[in-house]
Amino acid sequence: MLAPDSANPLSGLDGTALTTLVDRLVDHGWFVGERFFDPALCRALHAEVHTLAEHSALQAAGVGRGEAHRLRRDIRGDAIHWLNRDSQAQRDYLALMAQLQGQINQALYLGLFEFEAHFAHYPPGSFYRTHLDSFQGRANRVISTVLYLTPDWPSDGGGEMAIYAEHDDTRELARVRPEAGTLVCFFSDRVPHAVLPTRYPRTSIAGWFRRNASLCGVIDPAR
Ligand SMILES: O=C(O)CCC(=O)C(=O)O
Ligand SMILES: [Fe+2]
Repeated sequence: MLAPDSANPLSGLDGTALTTLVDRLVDHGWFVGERFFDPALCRALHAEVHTLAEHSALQAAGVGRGEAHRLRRDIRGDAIHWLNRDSQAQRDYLALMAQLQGQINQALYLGLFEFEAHFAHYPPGSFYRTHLDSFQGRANRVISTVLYLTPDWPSDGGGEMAIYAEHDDTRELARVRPEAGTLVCFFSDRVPHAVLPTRYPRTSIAGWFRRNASLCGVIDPAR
């Protein structure tokens, strides 16, 4: 028997929600959408990151790229696994993000051409200090996205994403509960943000739409 349409992630993202997302990006530089992703797809992705964590298949995340990459538990405490299209859930998620990429390109002419994403698992006690995801002029990461995967996030769970003002990273604009299905989307070089200390295992997929930027004649590598 075929599943009903509402349970099929390939029926696509909601058109009205996509329009709101683009409008919020233009007006504020960031967007938060609750229940943005199908619960069944979030459950499948949550099961996958949970299994990866149980099998110690996640790697400690660092800061800096290439040669400058370092483990800094005082800055970020998550463990990650880059998406590689290994499962149907990953392929469904990536298809929806491709739809989002098309929508953003059509509305904002950003020339986004690639998407990279990793599962993230924050164990209790971990956090990610305030940062930008890319720096102006070096901005091959243009739009950041985070989809949360833990269902029924407890009210005392902590682990919110704090969003700060563009030129004042002490002025908090929003606090986002990392509840399954919520999507956060923002300009990578403009929106300082942090993960506040979590009290429960916290799971997500962080992703970046990229534009190709060549640095000194060298094509900027992913990651
Ligand atoms: O999980 C989050 O809420 C944000 C993660 C983040 O800022 C990052 O991975 O760069
Ligand atoms: Fe970030």
